[in-house]
Amino acid sequence: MPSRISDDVHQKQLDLYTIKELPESHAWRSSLDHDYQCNDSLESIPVIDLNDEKFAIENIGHACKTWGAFQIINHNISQRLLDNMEEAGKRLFSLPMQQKLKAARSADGIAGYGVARISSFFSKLMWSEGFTIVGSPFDHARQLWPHDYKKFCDVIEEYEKEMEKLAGRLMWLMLGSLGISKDDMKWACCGPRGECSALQLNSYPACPDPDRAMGLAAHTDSTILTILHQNNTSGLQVFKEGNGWVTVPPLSGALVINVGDLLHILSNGLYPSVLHRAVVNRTRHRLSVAYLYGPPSGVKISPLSKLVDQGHPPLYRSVTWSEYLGTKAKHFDKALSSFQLCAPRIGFANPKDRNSVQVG
Ligand SMILES: C=C1C[C@]23C[C@H]1CC[C@H]2[C@@]12CCC[C@@](C)(C(=O)O1)[C@H]2[C@@H]3C(=O)O
Ligand SMILES: O=C(O)CCC(=O)C(=O)O
Ligand SMILES: [Fe+2]
Repeated sequence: MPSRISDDVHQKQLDLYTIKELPESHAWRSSLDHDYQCNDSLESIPVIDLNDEKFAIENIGHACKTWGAFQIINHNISQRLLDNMEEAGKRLFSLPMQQKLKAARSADGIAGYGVARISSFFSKLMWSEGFTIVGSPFDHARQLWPHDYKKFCDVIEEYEKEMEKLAGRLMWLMLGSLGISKDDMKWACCGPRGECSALQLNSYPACPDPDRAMGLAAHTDSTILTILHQNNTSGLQVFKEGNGWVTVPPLSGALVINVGDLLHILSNGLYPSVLHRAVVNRTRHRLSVAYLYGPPSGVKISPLSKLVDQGHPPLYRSVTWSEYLGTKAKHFDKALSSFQLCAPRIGFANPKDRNSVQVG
């Protein structure tokens, strides 16, 4: 599947809030298309209470192997901060289009306002808009609110600080259940982290024809792990082998954790990165905030030596975070398999098949 499509339709951000009928440019399928259906009758991702650390370690390991995702409660991020973050997102996306475009992401840049970065791989446009922050939000915030940027910056900075702490804690819990300790991964506990994570704000306006539209197309995150906060409107779905697409119901105050491609590599395929997407809604506006957690940029990521032996050869060659992001931007769903060393053993899903995405 997707090869990069480079025409300027992707640079054009329509004002989705005012459109009364789904334009052809945003129609991903006919309403009879059954591939799109999701299977919610069965089960969804586990909900894990971080207050009970012993239980948490066991349950997290199981969730990472079977789902690649789970929700957490009692994570110590205050409801006040989650509410403030949601409010900041709403303030941003409700600005007039010409104002938002002042902070537009540049053609080769990462940070700023615009359509999803993966849009260039699809012939149809997604029913969403995004704003990506790497490090300080200051420059863009000043363009958006020349006289009143401080409020936005303060919330973002506090959110990034708290998320970094939580992401570090989660990484050790996830690796802890594979028997990995801080001694096995020294780069992760020492030294400055610098700009090795990003904050992605996603807005999905109410959509006149949600069954034919797509909020955010199926993808895996390039991260070690992602912490996602969704407002009280559902839309996130994860793909599970055997179950198909499963909705992740919004739980007030809970956060969703996704296994990303770099943890897939570190764990030598034991924790497969989760394929997920966002669908849209006829009446409600949906907002999500993803904290994308990566390693310090110069560190080489490869399967952890404790997880490799004669019977379990390393499945991936080493790669840095910035090299991986570059490969993802160029090759999208082929990125992970392009770092693969040998064919996985029977029983492993082939990442190439797992990540294939259908359009149209
Ligand atoms: C740190 C990251 C991770 C990025 C790129 C960069 C900033 C924006 C992130 C996302 C967020 C939305 C899905 C994704 C697939 C996208 O299009 O932009 C992500 C991508 C990745 O996981 O590769
Ligand atoms: O909006 C969502 O629930 C998903 C967002 C997402 O996958 C991302 O930002 O990477
Ligand atoms: Fe994602």
